[in-house]
Amino acid sequence: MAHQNHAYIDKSPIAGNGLFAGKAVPAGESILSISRPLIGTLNVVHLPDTCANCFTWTTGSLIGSRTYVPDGLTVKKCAGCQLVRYCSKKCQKESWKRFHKDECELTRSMIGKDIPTAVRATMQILIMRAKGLINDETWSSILRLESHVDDMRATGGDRWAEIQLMAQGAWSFSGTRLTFTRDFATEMFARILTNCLTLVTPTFDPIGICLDPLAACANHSCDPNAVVVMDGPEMSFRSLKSIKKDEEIFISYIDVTNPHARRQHELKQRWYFSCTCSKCQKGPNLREDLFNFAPNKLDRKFCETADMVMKTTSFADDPANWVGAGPDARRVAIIQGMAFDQYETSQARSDPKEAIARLEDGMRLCFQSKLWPIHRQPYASMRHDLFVNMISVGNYFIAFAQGAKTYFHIDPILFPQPHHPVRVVHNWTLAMLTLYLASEPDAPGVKDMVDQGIDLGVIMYGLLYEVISNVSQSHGQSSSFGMAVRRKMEEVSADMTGGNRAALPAALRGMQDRIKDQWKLFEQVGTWIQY
Ligand SMILES: C[S@@+](CC[C@H](N)C(=O)[O-])C[C@H]1O[C@@H](n2cnc3c(N)ncnc32)[C@H](O)[C@@H]1O
Repeated sequence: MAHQNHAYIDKSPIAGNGLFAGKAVPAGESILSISRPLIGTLNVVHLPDTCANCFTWTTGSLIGSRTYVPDGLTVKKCAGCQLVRYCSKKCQKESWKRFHKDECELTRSMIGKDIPTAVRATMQILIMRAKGLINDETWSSILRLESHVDDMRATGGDRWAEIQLMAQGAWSFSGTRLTFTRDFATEMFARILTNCLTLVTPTFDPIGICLDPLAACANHSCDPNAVVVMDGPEMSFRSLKSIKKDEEIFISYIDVTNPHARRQHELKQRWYFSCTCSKCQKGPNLREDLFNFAPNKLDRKFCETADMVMKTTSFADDPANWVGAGPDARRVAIIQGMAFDQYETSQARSDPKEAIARLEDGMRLCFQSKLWPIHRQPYASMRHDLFVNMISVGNYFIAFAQGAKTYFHIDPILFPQPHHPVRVVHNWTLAMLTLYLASEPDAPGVKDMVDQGIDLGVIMYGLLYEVISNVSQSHGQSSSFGMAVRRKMEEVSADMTGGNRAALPAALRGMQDRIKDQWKLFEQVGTWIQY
């Protein structure tokens, strides 16, 4: 748990403890880097394809998420537990020494059981402490973290019953019944739920959860000044804006591009607080909330749909969908509920074709009701997920056209900083898709684009140039993602010059003007599709 640290913990004026900047940091720099969180637990679906030590995901899309993973890398099962896998002997040895020797046998009993990630993370922390692998100082810092166990108990109902059941499972499976009480294990499980961050790849694909006592002190804002970026096991807090010395560091726990009511609801449900950040103080009146017109202007056909759906769903009464009081606002809340429902259902589908069907239904609803500006959620997120799923099924032209819409009309609004890591990763995937299309003249749609004067090579170069200009701020110069971007740029440059470096200045002459001309055509591609 080595820390490269320009951050410290102190009492927060907002809530309990918080994380503060130990020095002034300009936008796009690392404030805190943790070489490995105390606990990192892979989701069950990622146990077969991700290294349990360095968290390298080996089966992501070749367009985008896997481009920084060494060619041909695979993971092999631990011969003992047959559950976790490693990408190398080195990773296996490191993991064994650090912790796996103490959990291997216990882990074996979990084969074939779909044990939730938070339960396995709780087991890990209980085993590590029981075996003396967490020292007293770190243990105290974990125990100081907010657990909200009393709030969870007070909520009662099925949710509390489920929490108790899961905690009981972690307690029993960890073999620590003689070391800790059942109540202690329940509180630890609650603490995991409250303090875990999502374990992600450098391209923000979620692969598990992690807990680190220092990182867990960061409070939330819907207008955060920092973002967590991961590079294998390394976790960095990077500034989105300039941060003054002793200013509190805020990250986002949720998707802050969502409307006000949905953000508040999610934070209340999972973290038991009402957000009072500068954005939330302005109420449901910001860009995230605004529809194209007032609820009383909703098209008659959609009023009828809403009235029908009202009979069988509780969308109108769900606080996350709240739009306003009165029958017109309730109808719009229902249409919004339907759109979020399609989006959430699509995310639960592992088959990309099924996900696409849901996303298209949801997007059609947003488009045909005319309520949604292009950047409003969940329309914007559905478009991005459609882009990703279209790549999965090999429908590259539709993905490219959707990517163009996101690039021009959505990301600059939702992620205003050009170095926002999510925006940089979106641009990278689009660049890699363009590179692929440029090499496939017979792929559907490519000939039409060429006929319209589109030069995919120039568009790809422009996108890659944008990524490389921002990657040291978004991910860090020496991150594996940053290095992959630079390697790709070198490959592309070598292709342009037949490997003759000296010819590069000539090859790039006039490139900026060509990019400028191509950008108009590129933007047009987004209009080739209906929604
Ligand atoms: C991951 S912890 C953050 C550290 C926490 N302040 C502590 O002292 O342990 C998450 C909890 O902090 C509190 N919290 C975080 N951000 C907050 C905010 N913007 N307003 C109010 N409470 C917040 C909530 O209780 C939330 O469940």
